[in-house]
Amino acid sequence: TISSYVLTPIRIKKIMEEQGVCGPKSRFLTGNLNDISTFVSKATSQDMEAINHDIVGRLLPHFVAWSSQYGKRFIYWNGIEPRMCLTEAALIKEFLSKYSTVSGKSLQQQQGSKHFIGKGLLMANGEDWNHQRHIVSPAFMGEKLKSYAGHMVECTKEMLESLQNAILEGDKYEVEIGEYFTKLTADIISKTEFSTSYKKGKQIFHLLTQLQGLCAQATRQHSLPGSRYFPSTYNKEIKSLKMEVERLLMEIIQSRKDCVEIGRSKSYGNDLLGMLLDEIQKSGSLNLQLVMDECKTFFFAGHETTALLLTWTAMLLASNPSWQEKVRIEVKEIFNQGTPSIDQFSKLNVLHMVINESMRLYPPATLLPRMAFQDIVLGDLYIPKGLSVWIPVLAIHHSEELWGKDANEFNPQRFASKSFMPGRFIPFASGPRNCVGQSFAMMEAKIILAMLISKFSFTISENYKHAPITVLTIKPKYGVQICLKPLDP
Ligand code: HEM
Repeated sequence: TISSYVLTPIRIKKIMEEQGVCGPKSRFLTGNLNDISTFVSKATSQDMEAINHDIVGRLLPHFVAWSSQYGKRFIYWNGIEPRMCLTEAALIKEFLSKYSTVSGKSLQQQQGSKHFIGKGLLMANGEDWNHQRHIVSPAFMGEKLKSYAGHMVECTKEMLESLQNAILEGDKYEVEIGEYFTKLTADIISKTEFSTSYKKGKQIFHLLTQLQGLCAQATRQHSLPGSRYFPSTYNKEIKSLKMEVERLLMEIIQSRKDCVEIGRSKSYGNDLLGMLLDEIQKSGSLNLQLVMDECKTFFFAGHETTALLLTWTAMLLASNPSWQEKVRIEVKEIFNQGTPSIDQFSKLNVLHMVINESMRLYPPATLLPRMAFQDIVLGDLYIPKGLSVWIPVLAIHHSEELWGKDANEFNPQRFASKSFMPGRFIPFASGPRNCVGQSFAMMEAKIILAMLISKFSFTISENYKHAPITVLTIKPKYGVQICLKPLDP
């Protein structure tokens, strides 16, 4: 305890100060957490006056203040965890590509999420991560990836129908599109993971969302060492929800296992769960806790992120009619009125550029924290074991130095060129530990947006208030209200 709370922090601070990396004064145990929360609540206390993408000062005000005071590299304390801010694109690329096995998720990050995603891929480290990544990766590649497209199209059709009905039933054309996308991405991931048992899957994910909310509330209260072991109301509720989620998951898994064991079925199934069970079985004994943790991880990592990507893209297209029309023309040309095939979605270049620009301005994951598990030499920097490298994705994506004077403008054209400076566009992180579901998310976003745009035209409602906030991910505080107009079939 003395080592982690006192000696290691003092050692790390000294090593970094000797290299000229300083930062704000911190308090014992809480570090700079109170400063951050004061900065952020002040910056987000009011909505923005108009749709303006210059949001770094609003969402990362502490970054703006500290980087102007201490320079590009500075160190601050997330509770007892020291974090060094890194914004240099070349160093980010080197760090994420070369040191993925000797850096990873800190104990603090793992503790915060252990009840809802456990030891799944997102939170695993070292050899465990390597092993799990090998098991999981094949499920998101090639033909397997393409096999999920059917669910995506089917669920999107249902969403378009419910939008159509909402318009017919109401007397106006306004909808909060974020709600529809959240439900849609939850439906898609439930079908992809559990196909026939997807209704039970949805129930599990509903409980998991509640569990995640409770864990976030509990984390805010658990700044004192050991407090997570107290039998508080939060802890009791978390325990019982977690047990219920795992009971339901185990029911689905057990019935797949039984079918194989009694010979009723040759494989565990063609959905994500079936593939996971096959791969884990091939790699040795069937670790059921790991299967459950991966199922929860895919839902957590893939559902809200994709819904937010879609929501922000809809906001950008609704407020930039010329780009909306360009995408529509491209979709019409490529689909040519027929039923779209999965290969056609990959030809939607304009839509691809728009999605990239949306993720540049509003990256669903705003920060990437990675802890060094051994001493690392990165360019001219010596990073001691125990220091977390904190990559502020949002600030990098909005940097005028990296993107030019129009860094805060919506300009998808900048993505027409295929060559980028590595390390400056990292919505899915990069290197061996990048997002394993990246191609899944891009395929899903293209299918949904292409189908939406060929059915409706849309404008931003006068009721929309631009107020991005961050709660792990960047969210529109009041949702995104758009006015839909059905297009002629
Ligand atoms: C727009 C949508 C998405 C965005 C922006 C996104 C972003 C990211 C980022 C930034 C990471 C790295 C996190 C870190 O290491 O701290 C990550 C990891 C991960 N993502 Fe995604 N993600 C998206 C969709 C998905 C989907 C659809 C899935 C699965 C169905 C998924 C599954 C994962 C998993 C399992 C990891 C951990 C990978 C590893 O550590 O090896 N993500 N994602």
